[in-house]
Parts: sequence; C-alpha cells; structure tokens
Amino acid sequence: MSMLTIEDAWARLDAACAPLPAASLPLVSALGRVTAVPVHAACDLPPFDQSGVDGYALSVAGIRDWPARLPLGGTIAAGTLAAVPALDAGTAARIYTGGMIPQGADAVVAQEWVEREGESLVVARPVPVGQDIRRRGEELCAGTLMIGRGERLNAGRIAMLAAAGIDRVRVHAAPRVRVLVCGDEIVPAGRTLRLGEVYDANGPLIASWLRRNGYPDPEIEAVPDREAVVSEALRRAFDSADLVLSAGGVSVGDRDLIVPEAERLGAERLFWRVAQKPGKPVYAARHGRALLIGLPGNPGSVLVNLAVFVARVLGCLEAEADHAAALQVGFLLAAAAGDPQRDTWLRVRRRIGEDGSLGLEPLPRQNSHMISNLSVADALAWLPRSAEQFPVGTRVRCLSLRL
Ligand SMILES: Nc1nc2c(c(=O)[nH]1)N[C@H]1C(S)=C(S)[C@@H](COP(=O)(O)OP(=O)(O)OC[C@H]3O[C@@H](n4cnc5c(N)ncnc54)[C@H](O)[C@@H]3O)O[C@H]1N2
Ligand code: MOO
Repeated sequence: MSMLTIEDAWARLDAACAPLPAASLPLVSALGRVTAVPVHAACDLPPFDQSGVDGYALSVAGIRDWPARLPLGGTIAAGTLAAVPALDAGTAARIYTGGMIPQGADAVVAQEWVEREGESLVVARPVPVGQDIRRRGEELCAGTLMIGRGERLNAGRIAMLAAAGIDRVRVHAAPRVRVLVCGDEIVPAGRTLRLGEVYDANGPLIASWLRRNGYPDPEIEAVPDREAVVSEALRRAFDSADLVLSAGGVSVGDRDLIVPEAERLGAERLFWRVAQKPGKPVYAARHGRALLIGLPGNPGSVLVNLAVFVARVLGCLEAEADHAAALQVGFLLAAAAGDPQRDTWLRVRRRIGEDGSLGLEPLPRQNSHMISNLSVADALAWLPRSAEQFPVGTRVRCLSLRL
C-alpha cells in the first residue's frame, strides 16, 4: 500500500491551506493569534526624557567645583501632567524614577550618592553629563517596525506593542475546529466501563492540546460507527469548521467510516497513510473551505499527529510566517530501535546536560495504544527509517509535543 513521506505530506497540507480572513482586535484579545499586517510603534520610547532613578536632577555643565552645594527647587514625580518648570541655574530638583527631566537639567544623581543639608544638596563627586537620563526615543522612534506580519502574539509581544501605544492589532481569525470522537466502544470517564468499552482519551487530549496551544475550545461530538451518523456529523462539521479533526475510524476495517463517508460527501483526498510509526493511517482531505485531518484512533497516534500535522495546518491557516514544524537537534541518551519501512516518532523526555546539550531520553511503553509515559514525555525524537539500531549518542531531530 502506498505511503507518503512525512515531508511530502507536509507539502500537500501547505499547498491546500488558504489563510483565514483577518480582523482588528483589541490588543489583549489577540493573545495567541497571528499578525496579518506589520505593526509599527505609535510613539517614541521613551516618550520623553525621563529620570532612571529616584534622586535629583541637576545641571552638571555649570558646576566647576566639587563637592557642589546646590539649593533645592521643586519636586518632579512620574506622571505629573502640568508642565515641569525649568531648572534654575545652579539649583537641583527632587525627581522620581520616570519623572520628566526639566529644561536646563543634564543629569540625575541617585539619592544614595548625595547628602541633604537643610534645603541644599551636597554632591561630593563629579557627575557625568547624561547620567541616569533615559532619552526620548533612545529605544525606538514612532513608526519603527516592531513586528512583521505572520508573527504569533505571545505575552511579551503584547506587552511590547502596548508600551508603544498600540491598542488594536489586525490578526487572522482563530481556526474554528470541530472534533469528532469516533467509536462505539468509547465512553467518557466517570461512567462504569462495560465489557468491550474504553474510556475516551482522544477527546480530552485534543481539547486540552488545542487550549494549551492558544486555540478556542473546539466543538466535540461523540460519533458512533454508523454510516449515516458519521456522514451527518462530517457534513455538519464541514459546514461549520475551518478544520475538522476526527479521531478513530480511518484504518481499513469495515467499520472505519471516515474516509468513505468524507469522500461520498465530496471531500478531495490530500493523502491517506504516511510512512511514520505510529500514526500511519492518518488521512487528510479538503471539503470546500474546510480541511479534514482523520487521526488514527490509537491515542499515541493522535498525539503524534497533533504535533506533526495538526500544529502545522493550524499555523498555515493563520498564515504564520514560520509555521513549519519547529525541529531541534539532540542526541539519544539510550539506544533506540527504528523501523525499516517507516520513520519512527519516539516519545522522549528532553534533558539539558550541564554543557547545555540537548539529551533525548527514550521512554518505555511506546506502543500507540499506550500513553502512560506522557507523565514525563515532552518531545518526539524523529528516527529515520532504518533496519539498524540507533546507538547511544546518535544525533537526531526532535519535535516538541506542545503539551
Ligand atoms: N489490518 C490493519 N489494521 C490496522 C492497521 C492496518 O494498517 N491494517 N493499522 C493500525 C493502526 S497503525 C492504527 S493507529 C489503527 C487506527 O485505526 P482507526 O483510526 O480505525 O482507529 P480505531 O480502530 O477506531 O481505534 C484504534 C484503537 O484506538 C482505540 N481508541 C479509539 N478512539 C479512542 C479514544 N477516543 N480514546 C481511547 N482509545 C481510543 C480503539 O478502541 C482501538 O483500540 O488501526 C490499526 N489497525
Ligand atoms: O499508526 Mo498506529 O498509530 O502505529 O498504531
């Protein structure tokens, strides 16, 4: 049976994704979304010359003799709205961190370095011009490009834009995701299992993975293995979602209904089966503007395909500039077996060595129906197909599970 390489499957998904429309959102509501336009600073940073410390503003250019004794004028606090009076020659003004530097001042001296004697200030040692003044625009000027298009907004980027006066930002819509959890034997936790049933791991896995990665909670539907029900669930999902994720029912059993029902509804296949282990029977198709990724039902396979394909499609739908799978290179901390026909995604725990190197510790219980090693697993080591063992120390690529 023909199997696509992982790279070819990525290329087909990339080619099939069209970016979702963009809209302007209040900045903090845009957390996790991707910019649709470049964003430029709305003001200079800092916006005015300001003090970097609590201390005294003075004009050192006019002082000949040190120690200097300077009569004290007014007090300048941060946030003072009224115009700050100019500093009289030969005087000093009390100033707080962030306070506006008065006209005539050319330095600030921190209060720890001076003595107060009545209404005068005694400055023992010479102070260089410019000391502890943060200059207007020294970090950046209004109009400076702060972030390009296609960048995902995290807390730091939101803070940075807010500081530069940005209150709204144009971002691509978050993909609407609908999840179909397939299988007659699947029941939610909390019920007593009857013989033949298993608890649903895939619904909670997909929902929490999406939330963890900054996507809105998806619609989740339990779908029994009946043609009419699968077909109706797919039809509704295609109508209402940008990305449909089904879990289960994509293998070759007679009750594996996702592929035939999706295609009966007119879905165009992008691929079915990828040369990877686990997760081989993964299916991808396009129906109108919606994409379907049929995740094979074993929870270990869902896990792998979320990290390998779903993350990529989501980034693509949001026109993320660097949406390609973020791969790192590490080395195996124990020998591992690959597979002669398929690339292997080996669940590992990442361990940073004392020298900063990235060690990948292969974990037990790798079979695709097992997920108890997720107590510690955080990445997938990518072992190319090979009949040989990979010895300790082999350098391999790895992909975060984004759990
Ligand atoms: N003759 C063949 N049989 C199978 C092949 C194959 O190539 N030839 N591939 C195997 C592989 S690999 C996988 S992976 C599975 C995928 O099959 P399906 O996508 O059709 O998944 P199901 O049969 O529905 O379920 C597989 C397995 O996972 C359990 N499961 C399903 N959903 C959940 C859930 N929500 N929570 C927990 N566990 C779930 C299900 O009970 C089955 O045990 O096919 C192999 N067979
Ligand atoms: O692809 Mo399956 O996930 O190997 O068990």
